[in-house]
Amino acid sequence: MKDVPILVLDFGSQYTQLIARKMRENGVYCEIVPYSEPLEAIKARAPKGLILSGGPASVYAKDAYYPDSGVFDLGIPMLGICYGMQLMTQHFGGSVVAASHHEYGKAELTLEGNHILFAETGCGQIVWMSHGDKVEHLPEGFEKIATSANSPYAAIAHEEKQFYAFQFHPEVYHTEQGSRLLKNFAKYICGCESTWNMGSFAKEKIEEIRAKVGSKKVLCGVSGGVDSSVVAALLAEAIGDQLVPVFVDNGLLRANERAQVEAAFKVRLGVELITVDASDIFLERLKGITEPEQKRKIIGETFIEVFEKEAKKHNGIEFLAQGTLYTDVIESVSVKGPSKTIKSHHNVGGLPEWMKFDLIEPLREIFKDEVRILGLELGLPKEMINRHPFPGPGLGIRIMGEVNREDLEILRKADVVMLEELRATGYYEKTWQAFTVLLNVKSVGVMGDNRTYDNTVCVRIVEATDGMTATFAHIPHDILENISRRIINEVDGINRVVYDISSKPPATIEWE
Ligand SMILES: Nc1ncnc2c1ncn2[C@@H]1O[C@H](COP(=O)(O)OP(=O)(O)OP(=O)(O)O)[C@@H](O)[C@H]1O
Ligand SMILES: O=c1[nH]c(=O)c2[nH+]cn([C@@H]3O[C@H](COP(=O)(O)O)[C@@H](O)[C@H]3O)c2[nH]1
Ligand SMILES: NC(=O)CC[C@H](N)C(=O)O
Ligand SMILES: [Mg+2]
Repeated sequence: MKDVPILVLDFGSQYTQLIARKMRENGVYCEIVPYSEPLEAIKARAPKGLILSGGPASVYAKDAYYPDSGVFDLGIPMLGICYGMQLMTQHFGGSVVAASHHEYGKAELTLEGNHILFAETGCGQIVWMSHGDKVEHLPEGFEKIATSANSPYAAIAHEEKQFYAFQFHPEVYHTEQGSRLLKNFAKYICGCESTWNMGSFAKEKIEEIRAKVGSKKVLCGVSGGVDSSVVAALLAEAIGDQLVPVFVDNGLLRANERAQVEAAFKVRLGVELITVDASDIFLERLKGITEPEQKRKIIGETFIEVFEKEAKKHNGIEFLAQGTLYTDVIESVSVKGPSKTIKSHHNVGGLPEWMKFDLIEPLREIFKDEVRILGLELGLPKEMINRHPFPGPGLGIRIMGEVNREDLEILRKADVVMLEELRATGYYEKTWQAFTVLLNVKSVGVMGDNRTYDNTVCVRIVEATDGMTATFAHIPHDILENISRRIINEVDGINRVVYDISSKPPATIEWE
């Protein structure tokens, strides 16, 4: 097993992966394992430091999650975050109780002394809290190294053991100096050097792919999107013509998408792309289906069926490669800890049990913006890298309720108009993702003195870095006005356009 300088034990926080990612940004390779990882497996990775993540449970409750207690005796530095801090406290005989005041959001730190963990940060820094429990009494040997108005133990330390803990979340964006705090732990406490980068990641992945695939072939699902293009580039580098790239027309694509993808792939990757037209099968199976999760499962399953059928036409295909990212995984299934299912991404939670392929998913641990850096590293063109994400289930999850050909056409036309306006005003590049949704909500309008009773299109444009969180984009009103006017004038069947002003959380980016 490969050595990993910093290992995170995941107790189910939605933010766990951000810890790993912030560490990687600091040049320290970091991986996540479930909280229940056997002690021997942890030792085998020879980590220089362990991080205990946050989590939804309470350490004193019946359903609390405990790691192998041997992790506290490994003799290596440890950093507990929120639940991780509470766990450490309880393990060493301190007490954790339900707090009378829950603390969600911003807090200001007051430092006690000059701890090396806070090197180059400073007093009064803003941190982000998210907890309902609190440390009431510190265990022996621990002392506080920072406080906040509501948390007398905002940060604690046991110098002899080199155990540290934060009640706040250094991994989230809103903790101003969070990245620096994690770096300080890795650098000053664990003695890690900042030598890792996306170039070394690409090399490792290429080696791993070669070792796994041997002389077999790999079918790679490509969509023209960023993630699968990067995976295809990694595979092309690793195994050359043992790569069989397959693009599926599932009938849920945007206007002209198929032609664009075919053209882009030929020119840029120089590999022969196989296109399978499976639109009839997908649309037939979606008839009468309105429940979002059911739609997603049907689409996921049909993708695999199409891939397996295609694989039979070639000799020696044993693997399916997909551009699965961490975002797809964390929302679909409980990955490595006890987190909740939000929606089944077609390429993860939507995979059928009967699937025979062995999966190759080199991007499974990383985020979209990291993938973009990797893509540039691999020499992919900027237009391919900066393309907005487009989900595999496509327009199927952007038509509320049943999907049919007529509505697909309406939505395609609205989408073209919206994208034209965004591109013309430079807002395509300035935003993270933009699309239209057909709401299937009818309302009354008046056009040319006549009454209309037609459908509604929702415009959704968001800002994000990795898609884990997002805010609606503040698009100038005159641009929204043009989009609205043009959609209503140019798309038959639409008499109303609305703009989605919700953020994620509590909403999600897609509507289904
Ligand atoms: N039409 C398609 N044909 C073949 N494979 C697909 C198709 N759509 C999606 N996939 C597979 O599912 C994976 C996940 O889709 P997803 O949309 O998240 O990634 P992407 O399309 O590669 O990138 P982007 O997020 O930029 O759209 C893809 O990486 C690809 O392997
Ligand atoms: O390939 C995909 N298959 C899916 O099933 C899927 N569901 C959502 N998405 C994309 O993921 C990002 C986060 O979306 P949500 O906030 O809606 O979960 C956004 O970029 C979404 O477009 C998907 N991509
Ligand atoms: N974010 C967390 O780790 C929360 C820990 C614990 N569930 C609490 O509410 O205090
Ligand atoms: Mg896509």
